[in-house]
Amino acid sequence: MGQVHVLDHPLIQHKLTYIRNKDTGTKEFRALVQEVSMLMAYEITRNLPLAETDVETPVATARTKVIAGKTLALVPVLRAGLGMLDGILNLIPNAKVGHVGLYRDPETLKPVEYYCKLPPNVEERDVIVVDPMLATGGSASAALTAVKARGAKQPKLMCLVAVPEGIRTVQADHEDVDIYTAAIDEYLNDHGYIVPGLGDAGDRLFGTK
Ligand SMILES: O=P(O)(O)OC[C@H]1O[C@H](OP(=O)(O)OP(=O)(O)O)[C@H](O)[C@@H]1O
Ligand SMILES: O=c1cc[nH]c(=O)[nH]1
Ligand SMILES: [Mg+2]
Repeated sequence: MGQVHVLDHPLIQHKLTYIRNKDTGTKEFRALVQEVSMLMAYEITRNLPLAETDVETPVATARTKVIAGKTLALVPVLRAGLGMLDGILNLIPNAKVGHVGLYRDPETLKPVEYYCKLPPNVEERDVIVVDPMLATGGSASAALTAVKARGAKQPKLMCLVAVPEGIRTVQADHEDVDIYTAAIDEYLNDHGYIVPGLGDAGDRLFGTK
């Protein structure tokens, strides 16, 4: 069974409070989501494997370390996952980026896939699927299925706010996947929105409501 990590760094929790606030406007919301995403990426990459290398300093040869293997792949789930991408890229600028396009049908709450494009050699990369909201879990589970179908091995899932129902769905469908979230909220309302949550992440990021 994959693990669930709640990233409780004080800066993440502080910024998430302002992200949740209904009076936070689009510009500030976007900036805060990026800042939190960068901080979360710092935590998620803590255990990346390292390889030894030599570097010539102005003084001598240093035996030192670099991240091993192929650069990792970030896979934001369109649209709202895009809001987290630049924050992570600030920290890992050479990451490859794939995209999975999904929207949640407002009636059935089931995900509808409309796009998928991943970097080459995805089977050799650490893959992080990125979506701020883990609600019913249908979208995250479908995104994980899509990246695995194209070769990704044991991808990670990064979100801002999850609910227990969504976590259960992902764990049932993908027992190898570790979930990283800044918060686990209470429940889903009748429209499938996370309570208390932060509202509609895509609409708040892109000003579409
Ligand atoms: O866990 P679920 O119940 O599947 O819900 C979560 C999904 O809902 C939101 O996307 P939405 O469908 O609103 O599309 P958007 O990102 O394009 O706004 C969110 O970004 C997730 O992808
Ligand atoms: O609370 C929710 C649930 C799904 N998608 C969102 O953007 N917000
Ligand atoms: Mg979505």
